[in-house]
Amino acid sequence: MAGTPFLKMHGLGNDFVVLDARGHALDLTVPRRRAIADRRLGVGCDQLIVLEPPTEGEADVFMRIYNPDGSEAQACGNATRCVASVVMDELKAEEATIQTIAGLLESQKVGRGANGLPVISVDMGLVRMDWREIPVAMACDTNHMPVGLGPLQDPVGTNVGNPHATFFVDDLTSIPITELGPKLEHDPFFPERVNVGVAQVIGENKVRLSVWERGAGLTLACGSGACAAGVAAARRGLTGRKVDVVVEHGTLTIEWLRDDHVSMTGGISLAYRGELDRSLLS
Ligand SMILES: N[C@H](CCC[C@H](N)C(=O)O)C(=O)O
Repeated sequence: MAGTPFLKMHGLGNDFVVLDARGHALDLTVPRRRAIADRRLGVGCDQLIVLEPPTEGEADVFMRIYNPDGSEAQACGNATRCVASVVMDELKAEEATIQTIAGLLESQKVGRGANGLPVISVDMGLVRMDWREIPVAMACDTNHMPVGLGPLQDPVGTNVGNPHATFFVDDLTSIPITELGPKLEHDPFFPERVNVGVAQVIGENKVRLSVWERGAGLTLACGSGACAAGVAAARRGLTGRKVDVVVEHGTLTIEWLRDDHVSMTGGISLAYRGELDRSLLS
């Protein structure tokens, strides 16, 4: 009995199972979403991505984003590049518009990576910086938020469709992010929880970043987190408005545009094409 096909993709090591529900709806209950994303019980991924028919005329696809804990996220930068590449291949186009619950994202092919796959640039939309839009639980200057734990203090709050707190440190390797991340993720200061970014300026317009992701934990890369870190570094005057954000498996180029949108440019990878056994969706 045929299973459900999927693509196993990643953006700089932030990995995804991509399902296509455009031909037929998939009943992805929370337990099923968790099972697919589980690295022992299912396929395993940082986010489960589901392609659905767009509901806005100018969009080419609707991209739904689920964290491994089953929660739905408003943005996923690395997955957006992967999905954009899939759609551009289908349309034989150099650009694509991806619809998400946070809005429409314009993407374009800007080159080819060493792996032969496209390098994609995405306008991740308007950066929101008001405390109500992060959101946080009290009125504050989001460039210096009154929340922290141990060596992580005084973060910058940014919403890129999803909420981010970016902490700047002198030595990223000294931070126990797997210990501090979950506590900050669930701090009541963040009513919708938060993605916790830890950033170190390592050169002119260059930042190294590690992210404890909301609903996912420590990932190898976080596209929206890189957008948040790039904007935060510029807001703090630590870099210009165009920043290279370095992670273990590569670099994302982030630009805080004059219209307060933020763009992200980077590569993608296709690991394999697979098939979910029916039992995973039963
Ligand atoms: N965990 C995130 C969603 C995935 C973000 C990340 N994988 C990216 O590339 O932006 C959240 O709940 O907001």
